[in-house]
Amino acid sequence: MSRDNLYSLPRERVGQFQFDADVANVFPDMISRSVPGYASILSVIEQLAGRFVLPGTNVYDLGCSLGAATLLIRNQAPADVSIHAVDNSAAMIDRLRDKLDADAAAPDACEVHLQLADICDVAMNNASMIVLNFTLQFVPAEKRRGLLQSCFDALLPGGGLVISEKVCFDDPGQQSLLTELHLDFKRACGYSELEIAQKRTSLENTLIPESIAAHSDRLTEIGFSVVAPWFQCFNFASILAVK
Ligand SMILES: Nc1ncnc2c1ncn2[C@@H]1O[C@H](C[S@+](CC[C@H]([NH3+])C(=O)[O-])CC(=O)[O-])[C@@H](O)[C@H]1O
Ligand SMILES: O=C(O)C(=O)Cc1ccccc1
Repeated sequence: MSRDNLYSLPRERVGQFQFDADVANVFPDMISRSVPGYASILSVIEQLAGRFVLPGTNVYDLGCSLGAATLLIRNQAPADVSIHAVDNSAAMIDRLRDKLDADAAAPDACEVHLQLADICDVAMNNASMIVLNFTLQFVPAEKRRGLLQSCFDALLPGGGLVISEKVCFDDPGQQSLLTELHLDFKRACGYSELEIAQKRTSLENTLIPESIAAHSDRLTEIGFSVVAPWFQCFNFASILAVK
């Protein structure tokens, strides 16, 4: 796996963060050294798939990147399920296609359909499970409710939506403490102060966090019958919403 050193040299100008070929190339290393709990969340997504994914239904992995969640869900899905893995980064979709081509999946593994598209434009239906694993945070704020409403409308009764996000806190003390603890995590994972600072600049108007309460309230307003935050490590959280 290639090591993420994309921000290790000083840049004259730090541009907006893009999911381009350079990022796709180092993505597994980047996300595991940047998001505390990423591996644990993925492992629980596989567990949830075992409970929620039903025969003859669709599963959507929205903002799939290199398909980490898709590949684990596939381990749990009946053969007649279709997993739709969607991302608007051509570099991510191309690498995921190569990965699936090279992968010797079980002979009865379900189909994975790759879609290079904006997740706000994807038509969804007959869904037993939808995953937004660290993706909603990149969707413009004004489009989030519409996207979540489409998820709700596409889900079957009892279907599950998993939303993992970087979150923020209304209380300034919590905000600064949990942000500092996240930075300590990145330092402990080997990122330098320069790498941390340059990446922070690149994410500034791109990754827009909301509070856990803002996420939960919106999901409840949309009509989910259960909204359960189930994971938090510092300023990263995951919520399970059931229709
Ligand atoms: N509007 C959009 N439409 C489609 N894709 C988008 C959009 N906005 C962002 N993306 C895509 O969402 C992904 C976010 S990464 C997800 C990790 C993965 N879920 C994982 O479980 O490993 C999380 C992170 O990097 O923090 C990238 O691949 C973007 O191209
Ligand atoms: O790196 C960070 O500080 C993050 O907030 C998480 C992240 C991880 C991977 C790509 C973009 C953001």
